[in-house]
Amino acid sequence: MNLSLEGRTYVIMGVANKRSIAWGIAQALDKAGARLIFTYARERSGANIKKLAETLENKNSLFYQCDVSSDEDIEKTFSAIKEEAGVIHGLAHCIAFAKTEELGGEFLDTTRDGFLLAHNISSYSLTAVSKAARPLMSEGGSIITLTYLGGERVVRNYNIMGAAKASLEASVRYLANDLGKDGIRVNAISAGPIKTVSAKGISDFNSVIKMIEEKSPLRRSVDQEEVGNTALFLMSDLSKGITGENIHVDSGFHIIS
Ligand SMILES: CCCCCCc1ccc(Oc2ccc(Oc3cccc(O)n3)cc2)c(O)c1
Repeated sequence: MNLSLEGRTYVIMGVANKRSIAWGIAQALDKAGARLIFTYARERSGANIKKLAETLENKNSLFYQCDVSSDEDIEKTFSAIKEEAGVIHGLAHCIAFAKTEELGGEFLDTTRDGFLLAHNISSYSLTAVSKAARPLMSEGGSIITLTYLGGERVVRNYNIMGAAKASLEASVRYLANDLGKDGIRVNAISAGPIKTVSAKGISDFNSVIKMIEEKSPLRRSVDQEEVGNTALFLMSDLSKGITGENIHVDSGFHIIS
């Protein structure tokens, strides 16, 4: 029983660049011996990932463009993955989006289409990709997604993304219940604030990092590597008894009122 992922294949969705949390997850799984399959939405991310993948220990990565707002695209992507890789042993869902104008100001000003967009991309997509990946996980597996404290309680400016993350975290529990009988576990990692391209969309993000460094039990912010290591734990056999869980990798900040 160990942390090795030798001989196993994982799909990682949502690497944008080298600062992405998804890239921290990729590096941790690669070091443990995993073969990785990357999916990306935008061409530019694809170009970045192919360059980054050359720095991995395992040089057998695969790459697919996948727009998770399209059921057809998800279907196409996972049947292509089934063709090329056959069995996969897990999936890291690192995808979210909300309109920047709704990531600040009053929650009351959320629009109907802004609400639906945020929930479509940031929450429903986990259910959609889990359904498409299930047939490929014939040897069991581990699905992880990324969430944030703003889904559990009010964090100024997080607004509509908080509602979407609450939906995502509930989805983790219901998916865990459905997939447990197939030997597939479903968990979330609640990461503390990290300076990524996504974080740029949130008003006054820098003041939150400063507050974490002053108030969190560990008196510092976390980084992509620490989240990657917890992802490795959740993908490995060491977490075989854990499903439907939300692990906070946030310097302990969530315990502070
Ligand atoms: C006020 C909260 C401060 C800490 C926020 C930590 C965090 C950072 C980034 C997170 O991921 C996203 C992903 C997409 C997203 O929507 C965006 C991002 C950039 C541009 C844009 O138009 N939308 C906002 C946050 C996230 O869910 C949580």
